[in-house]
Amino acid sequence: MQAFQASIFNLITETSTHLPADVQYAIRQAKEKEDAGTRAALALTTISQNIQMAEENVSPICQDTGMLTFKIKVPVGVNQIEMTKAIKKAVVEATKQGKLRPNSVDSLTGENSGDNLGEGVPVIQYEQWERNDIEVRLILKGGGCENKNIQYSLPCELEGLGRASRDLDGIRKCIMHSVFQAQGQGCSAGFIGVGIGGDRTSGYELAKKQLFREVTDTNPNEDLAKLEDYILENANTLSIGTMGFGGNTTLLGCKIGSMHRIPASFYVSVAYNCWAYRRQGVRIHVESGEISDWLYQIEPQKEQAEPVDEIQSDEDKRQVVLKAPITEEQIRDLKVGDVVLISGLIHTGRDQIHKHLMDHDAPVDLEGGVLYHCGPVMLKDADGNWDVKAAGPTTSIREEPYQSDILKKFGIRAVIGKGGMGAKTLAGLQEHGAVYLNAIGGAAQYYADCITAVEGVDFEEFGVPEAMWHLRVKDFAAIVTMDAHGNSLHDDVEKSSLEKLAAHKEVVFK
Ligand SMILES: O=C(O)C[C@H](O)C(=O)O
Ligand code: SF4
Repeated sequence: MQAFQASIFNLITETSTHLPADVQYAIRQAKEKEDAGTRAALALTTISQNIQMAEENVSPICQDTGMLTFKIKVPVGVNQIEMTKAIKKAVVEATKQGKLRPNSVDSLTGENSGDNLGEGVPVIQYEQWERNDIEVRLILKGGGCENKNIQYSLPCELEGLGRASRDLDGIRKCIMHSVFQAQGQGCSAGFIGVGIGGDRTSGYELAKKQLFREVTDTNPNEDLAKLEDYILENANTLSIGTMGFGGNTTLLGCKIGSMHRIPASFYVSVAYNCWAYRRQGVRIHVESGEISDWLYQIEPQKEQAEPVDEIQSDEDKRQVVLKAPITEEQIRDLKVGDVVLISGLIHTGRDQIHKHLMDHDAPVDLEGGVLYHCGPVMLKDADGNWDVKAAGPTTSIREEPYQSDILKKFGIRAVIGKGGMGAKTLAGLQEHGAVYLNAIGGAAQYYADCITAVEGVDFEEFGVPEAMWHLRVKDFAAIVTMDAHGNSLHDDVEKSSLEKLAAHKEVVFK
């Protein structure tokens, strides 16, 4: 079992740090389709650079190493109890080595177990087969994209598309809508797995299972193959673009599976996966425990990504250097589209911190400060100092109920996150004089590289991702997507994409 455990450790490390060739290819193609100088091109360049950095550093592509789901096929007679024990040990080791973020949280107490183990996790599913080796597939699916999963119960009325009936065209409408409703919040451009039929549970299972297919494969069912092609082509007319910045690529892959249902139920379940589509698999010899094959092609990214700093966006026109603490005047001068380079001290804060700060004081002075929606991967080095292993933004919309109040209460001038925020925050930004800055979701190596020092941490008891880290940064690049004048790029993209969605109202599949 020692060798088997080492093989699983290698699988976890590879999955977290290296995107498979089919995924990288899809991202490269998307990059080629964007015009140089646009926000989408800038985002995709950062993403490509991040993929490369993760490979070189053997560190997580994205700081959210997600929910670990293992799908395993075993020959009859292999001891699954021992395998589970070895897998758990490998998970603990991968967490210790910073290949995984401690991501397992007790749902009742909020306590982070610190080692990625916990009630029901990691998810390990076994199936028997008649071969004499073991197959282990792993997917690391992050929370931001998981939150954009959606399940439709047909028939239904869909925003922009009207009635969706219990037929192939109704299914088409649901899938188109699923891409629209995700906007940029699941770190588009994304991949979707769709499950038609089943019940609520098995429908989602089927959807997630599709994410194990190769991006370039062809569905053996002719109708579904046609539907997959249709969705891929037409979802990209919505112009939501990478990170929801607008652009030519919104969806990178669509895989659809179907199963039987019961007469009263007709579900279409969609599993949305971000561009950081981390899945890998191995075949393992039963006797030796060694890996014999990798299931998804691994290919180092050959081309050198252009350095991001050299790109000037036509749409953006301006690049502004800001040093924290920031004044209200500096903030009021910014407008949607400006690229901002931040230096100085920034503070992380996500779900637990926002809730806490509503009725407590902050542990540090946040006046003129920058709040970063981020839950990093951190490791202590041999001298006991914290080292940042990965530190990209988290989805900001979760903080919508708190953000405006927190800004005003503590005098915060800039919030960095991804995916944008809602009307209450937009009004708060305008009233108080603050901006929302969109960083590139998933670019955890790229941003970790901008952090020059960890100056302290508060609320360590909330666990590594939820603690408040005080980070000194240099030239941390982000785009103003909500300014202090009531403008929101997110609102604009949502509105225009809804209009484009409505163009797909007419019946396509008869
Ligand atoms: O938890 C995180 O760090 C990010 C999360 O995956 C998200 O997309 O919001
Ligand atoms: S931050 Fe974005 S890239 Fe990372 S797991 Fe969340 S959705 Fe995926």
